[in-house]
Amino acid sequence: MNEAALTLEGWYALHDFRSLDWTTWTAADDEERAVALEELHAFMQEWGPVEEAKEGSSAVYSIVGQKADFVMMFLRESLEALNALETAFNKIAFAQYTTKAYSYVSIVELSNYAAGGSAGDGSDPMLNPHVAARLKPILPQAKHICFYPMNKKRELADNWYMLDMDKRRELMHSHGLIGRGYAGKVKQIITGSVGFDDWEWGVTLFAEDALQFKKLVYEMRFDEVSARYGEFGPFYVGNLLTEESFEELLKL
Ligand code: VOV
Repeated sequence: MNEAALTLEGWYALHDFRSLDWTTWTAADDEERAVALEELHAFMQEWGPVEEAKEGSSAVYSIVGQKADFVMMFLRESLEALNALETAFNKIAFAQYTTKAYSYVSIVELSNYAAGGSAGDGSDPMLNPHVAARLKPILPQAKHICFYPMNKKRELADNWYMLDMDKRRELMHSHGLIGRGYAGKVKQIITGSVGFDDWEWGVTLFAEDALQFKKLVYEMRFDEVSARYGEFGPFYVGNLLTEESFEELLKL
């Protein structure tokens, strides 16, 4: 049997995409809208203490284009915690003015391709602060987000899962070099979703300059891992929402 890469997992992730139902929102009266906004405010106010307790991180972005109107990205310690969050959102009055657009369930993942293939020295990797910070990342609240799911191909001629470990490590090394060229411009969070959702990974990118998403993703298309083995789902791109800018967006 071919050798699987060893993976380390951190926080569970939910990307919860919603659309606004402008018909019901505009038809509601001022009082109903005020209640909805108040409950949205209370819902979002709970995110800060969770982050301070290092039990997760949250962010909300508007989505440009018609695939969705906004995404709430949640990182939490368990699937139960994510489930509780989506249910809590569904119960607030504001949710009645939204529809579900898309969602993605995954878990923050690091593989050992970059670690020279060693399984480590037996010590708890979470004791390494660099590893811990990558597995339990605080979402950077950058101006822009880009999310898409992806697979590695399993076709007869091009099957990622049939490549031996050395070849995969070599290819991932090249991938990492391109990525490193974007240090300080794009932050990536790779989440694994085999067994959780319809694709194998979720790719979440954050940047102050949205153009850097295009530059990075385009450059990677020429790299063998992406050119030969990458298969990509729908792309979602958007802009950071704060509580204030979210209210502004909803103002009539
Ligand atoms: C922003 C830059 C950036 C950087 C620095 C970077 C580096 C690295 C390293 C060093 C490693 C391996 C170790 C680990 O950390 O797991 C990875 C891993 C991974 N990547 Fe990556 N990646 C980036 C960015 C980046 C992008 C933009 C994409 C999407 C690809 C594209 O064509 O659209 C991607 C995908 C992945 C995936 C799916 C994995 C897991 C593959 C697996 O088989 O396990 N990634 N990635």
